[in-house]
Amino acid sequence: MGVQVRQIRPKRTLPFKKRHKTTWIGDNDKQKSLKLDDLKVITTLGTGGFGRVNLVQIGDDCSRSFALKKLKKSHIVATKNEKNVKEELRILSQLNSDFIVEFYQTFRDDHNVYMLMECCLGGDLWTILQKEGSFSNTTTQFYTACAIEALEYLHFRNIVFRDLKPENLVLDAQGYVKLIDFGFAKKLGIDGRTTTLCGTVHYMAPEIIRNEGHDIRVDSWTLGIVMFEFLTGDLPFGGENSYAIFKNILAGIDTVDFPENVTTSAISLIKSFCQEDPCKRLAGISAIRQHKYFNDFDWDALVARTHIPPVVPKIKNATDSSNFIDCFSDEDETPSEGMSGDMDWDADF
Ligand SMILES: Nc1ncnc2c1ncn2[C@@H]1O[C@H](COP(=O)(O)OP(=O)(O)OP(=O)(O)O)[C@@H](O)[C@H]1O
Repeated sequence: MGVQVRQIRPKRTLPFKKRHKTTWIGDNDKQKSLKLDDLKVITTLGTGGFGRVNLVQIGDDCSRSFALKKLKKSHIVATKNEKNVKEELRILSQLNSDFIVEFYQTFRDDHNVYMLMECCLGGDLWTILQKEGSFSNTTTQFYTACAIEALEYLHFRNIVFRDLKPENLVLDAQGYVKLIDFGFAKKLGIDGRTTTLCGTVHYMAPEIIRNEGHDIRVDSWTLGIVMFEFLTGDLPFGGENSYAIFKNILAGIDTVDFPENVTTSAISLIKSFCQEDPCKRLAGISAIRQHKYFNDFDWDALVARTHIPPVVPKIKNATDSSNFIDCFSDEDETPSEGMSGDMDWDADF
């Protein structure tokens, strides 16, 4: 059994494959394959355990921008995460959903592997939540619905995401939410189950903590945790250390106090997602859509992208990073050392 547990903030992840998709380049550039040297770094959008995500443009063209995720090979090898990084690439390269960030191309050099993606300049929901304190019911409804659409797309393909949290949801220019970071995602086998202990501590489902084996229903659990966080700005299960947090999670959702501003239909939905027994957990988009919390919600408009988002981010131009926290230190360009094992593990990049 593998173990891959993330502490909540500061964040980190793993990564990614090549999807030969060129429509994101202008019509004139179609078929053109980019080289790493063609990209110019504008700033850093975020950092994680394996590297950082930079905002980049192609040469001097500031009319469009991209997110370039850069991962240190030495760190991946030292932590024996080659397989996970390749799995992330394999999964991400096969996805095509309006609710999941679009992946374009990979690169590699002596020290790093890279993944070029669509950039969502509206910022990530964790940063926005820190500024706002909490989200209104309408905002929560919209953001949760976007996350549900993304997860439904993955679950239909038998992929479990396992790391839903506000940091991994970013806003595009229209104010729609997209899912990022497939470091813990896994394509399940025919039995639809897996055993790796993984996830971010506060969001982990009881069956992962108990090491009983788990399936796509762990993502329903985290939907409940994330909804609670949106509505209250807080996490339902806290604790001074991982052990205390796990103990509280195992005590169950009925031990959690809901603030008065959380409506009864929201509480009902959160509790339906956070059922301890995965068999009793609300899952599947048709059942979720019918829940009373979504009574007045227009799902068809959401999918058609005609639903008006609660917030349209202020973005001045294609290279405006003002919706991200500007607190990342300069890159450490120390040459990587200690590489060993299969030196060609990154051949897919
Ligand atoms: N496509 C994107 N568009 C906009 N911002 C992004 C994008 N991808 C990542 N970011 C920003 O960078 C941060 C880190 O991204 P990501 O989680 O993919 O990195 P990571 O190294 O895998 O981190 P972690 O260790 O938490 O898994 C995100 O929280 C977000 O703020």
